[in-house]
Amino acid sequence: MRTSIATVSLSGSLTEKLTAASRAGFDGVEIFENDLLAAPLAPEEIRARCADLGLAIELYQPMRDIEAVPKAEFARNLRRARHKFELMRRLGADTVLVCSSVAPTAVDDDALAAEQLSELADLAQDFGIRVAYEALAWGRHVSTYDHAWRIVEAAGHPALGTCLDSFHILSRGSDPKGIEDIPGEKIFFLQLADAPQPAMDVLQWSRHHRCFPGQGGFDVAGLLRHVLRAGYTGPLSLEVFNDVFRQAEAGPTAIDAHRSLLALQEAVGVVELPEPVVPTGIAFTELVTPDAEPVAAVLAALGFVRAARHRGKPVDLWQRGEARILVNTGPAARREGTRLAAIGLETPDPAGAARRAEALLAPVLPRRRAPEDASLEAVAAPDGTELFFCATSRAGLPDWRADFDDLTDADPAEGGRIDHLALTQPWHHFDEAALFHRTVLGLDAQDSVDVADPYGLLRSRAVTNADGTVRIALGVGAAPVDDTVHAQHIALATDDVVAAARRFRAAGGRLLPIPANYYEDLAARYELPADDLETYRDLGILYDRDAGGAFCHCYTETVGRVFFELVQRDPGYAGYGAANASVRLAAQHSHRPAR
Ligand SMILES: O=C(O)c1ccc(O)c(O)c1
Ligand SMILES: [Mg+2]
Repeated sequence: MRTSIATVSLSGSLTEKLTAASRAGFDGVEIFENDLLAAPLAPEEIRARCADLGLAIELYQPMRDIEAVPKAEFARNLRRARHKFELMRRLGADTVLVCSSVAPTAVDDDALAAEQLSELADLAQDFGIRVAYEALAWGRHVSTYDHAWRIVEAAGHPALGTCLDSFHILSRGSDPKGIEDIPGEKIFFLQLADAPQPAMDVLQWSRHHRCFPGQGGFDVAGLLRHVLRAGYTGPLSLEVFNDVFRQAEAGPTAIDAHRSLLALQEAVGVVELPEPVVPTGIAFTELVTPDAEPVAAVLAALGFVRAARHRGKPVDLWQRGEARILVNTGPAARREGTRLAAIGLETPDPAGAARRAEALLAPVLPRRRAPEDASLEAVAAPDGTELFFCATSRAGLPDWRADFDDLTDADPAEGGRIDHLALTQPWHHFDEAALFHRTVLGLDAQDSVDVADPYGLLRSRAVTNADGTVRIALGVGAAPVDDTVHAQHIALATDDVVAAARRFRAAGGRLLPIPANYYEDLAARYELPADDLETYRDLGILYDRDAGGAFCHCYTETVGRVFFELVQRDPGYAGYGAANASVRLAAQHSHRPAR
């Protein structure tokens, strides 16, 4: 189907918005009046620009407070409308959106609304324009889609139809099934938006918190199925009012937006994409660092062995059992300090995974960085983390370790595994990141949780595969990122966190100290043996429990932007210790290394 996006959904000038929409592959746009008013381009120039960019102007909007008003006021409204229709003729736009009135002067009179909308449609028709009437969820007298449709039906005018907006329909809890009773040709336009489910005034909710389909809690796909069954053949147009997207760069937002429409169309079966290839494990994690020494010291204390070295680059492979960490001291490291730069995802069909990623607009990275490198499929995640689709010792697939020479014959210490990775997202890429990991990688997104940080709020949302062998916790701070605390971390699974923490400390590692108050609270909340509590306090081990079991974890000091967590997880425990996150964050704030 044709895809479209409202200019209100993207940041920047009108020109920037149009360019971003075109580059991301949209076929058309809704032009918002404010964007046009503020643009230095004449309507004819906007029309030409859109044509050059391959964008249809699918809709001009909004026209407000038109209908069900006293006679004199309606006459003024028609005069205003004539101006706008002349403008639309210059723009080459043939559909105008009229939102249901919020004016205090509007009266609760459907017959009058139908009569005046019909008069408006008469005028529009002279200009070759169609009027799409939309119920705003907070409309004064018309706030539901079925009510708007009854008025349109009563008017019975060929140039008057309805505009459906998933936000208004789903935020009111209306049953979208009734959409199937509207003749498809009378649905002049379809606007799609998702939204989280907060308890909030509906107008504020709509104006600030809409998001792209798949990023919120609405069943937008379910609604779309009803609209398609009604026979609608117009564009799928994203109309997303969102405070974050208004500030973020338009280019990436437009790609995020188009990805959401691709995934939505796949969900309702009108677009076929390459099948998801769900990763089955973490093959490796790559840290880049300008100085290998501090990272090596922590890894050694954690029981990792420097097992192999890359043939052509300053990259070491550290290994402990199934946990593999690459330490890269190449040129990239000198620019940005120590950080988690790449993840190798164990993938049953690397080429298939890359095909799906590309179809969903993930930036594809060069398959080889140097002529002597093994060829690996890789894409960039929204936060810039490089994701390699790779295989470790699997018949018929190239092994990513082929580039490495063994440094030791010894079996690299057994008993290690990654429990999860935690990646801090740039503040404006959080919803995009969850959608990306879900659609591109086929992971399941868990509910997001908020935890208090001494200087802000941290939101976290995990994406996982079905058996928990891939768990990535995506986090974001509400404020600009503090690199020291909002760092990335690698959580290592252990069967005995006390023993692991002791070994780490005995080997010279420094654990993050946790205040005694935390342990007094723990004693109050759970009946833990006094000895265990004392041991936990000594080592800085945190404790959590859910219906499925217990979770004990502790943290290492931070190196650059990276720290490690030791995790002992009962198999049934589903979380990541969110209950302890605010204590951990506060401890990291007070123990951060001097800069
Ligand atoms: O918030 C508004 O006013 C507004 C305007 C136009 C729309 O299409 C809409 O859904 C909301
Ligand atoms: Mg709308």
